[in-house]
Amino acid sequence: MEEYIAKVLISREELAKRVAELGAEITRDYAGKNLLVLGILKGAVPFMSDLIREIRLPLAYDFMALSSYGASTQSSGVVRILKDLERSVEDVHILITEDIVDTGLTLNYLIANLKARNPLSVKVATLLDKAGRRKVEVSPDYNCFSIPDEFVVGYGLDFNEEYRNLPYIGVLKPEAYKSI
Ligand SMILES: O=P(O)(O)OC[C@H]1O[C@H](OP(=O)(O)OP(=O)(O)O)[C@H](O)[C@@H]1O
Ligand SMILES: Nc1nc2[nH]cnc2c(=O)[nH]1
Repeated sequence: MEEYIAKVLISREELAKRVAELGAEITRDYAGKNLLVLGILKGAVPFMSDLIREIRLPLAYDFMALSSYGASTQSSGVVRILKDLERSVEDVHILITEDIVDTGLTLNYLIANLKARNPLSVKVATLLDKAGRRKVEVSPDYNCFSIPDEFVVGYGLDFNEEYRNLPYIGVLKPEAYKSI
């Protein structure tokens, strides 16, 4: 797997340090609040799993799985819910966790969908932000790293479902794209 990594963009140590910082910030901001951390499958899993252990507060967590309606409709931002939350959210502050915000279309849809369920609040924590690629205006409340427009893998991010288990964020060699 690692033979196809051209360079490490964010090391394991940098990830751990930044996720711990973010956890401390969230701990301060949500003290005394009923917190639901929401993981968006599948990419957010490693980030969310590390982040919740840096949040020193009582919390619940749940997952949603989303899928865009395919390449042709992606730009419309229409998203299908493949797996929904287990319960109503009227009594909780929702913190969405994402691996990456790219065009912003997924989050734009998700935030509107969740707000319609009348939670106490909806905020977003992302591991990576590719702000240069936005198609809609959406900005995460918490961001670990802003990155340029480069395709990255690892720590939850995949290429063709592979590389999610790399402990760092890396950039693929061109050969990787030919290997499938
Ligand atoms: O800002 P956007 O352009 O909407 O892109 C961001 C979304 O795309 C990725 O999910 P993906 O559909 O690849 O699913 P995955 O998490 O299962 O890999 C990522 O996890 C975000 O949910
Ligand atoms: N794996 C992966 N998915 C993405 N979705 C949007 N940008 C990226 C990226 O750089 N890597």
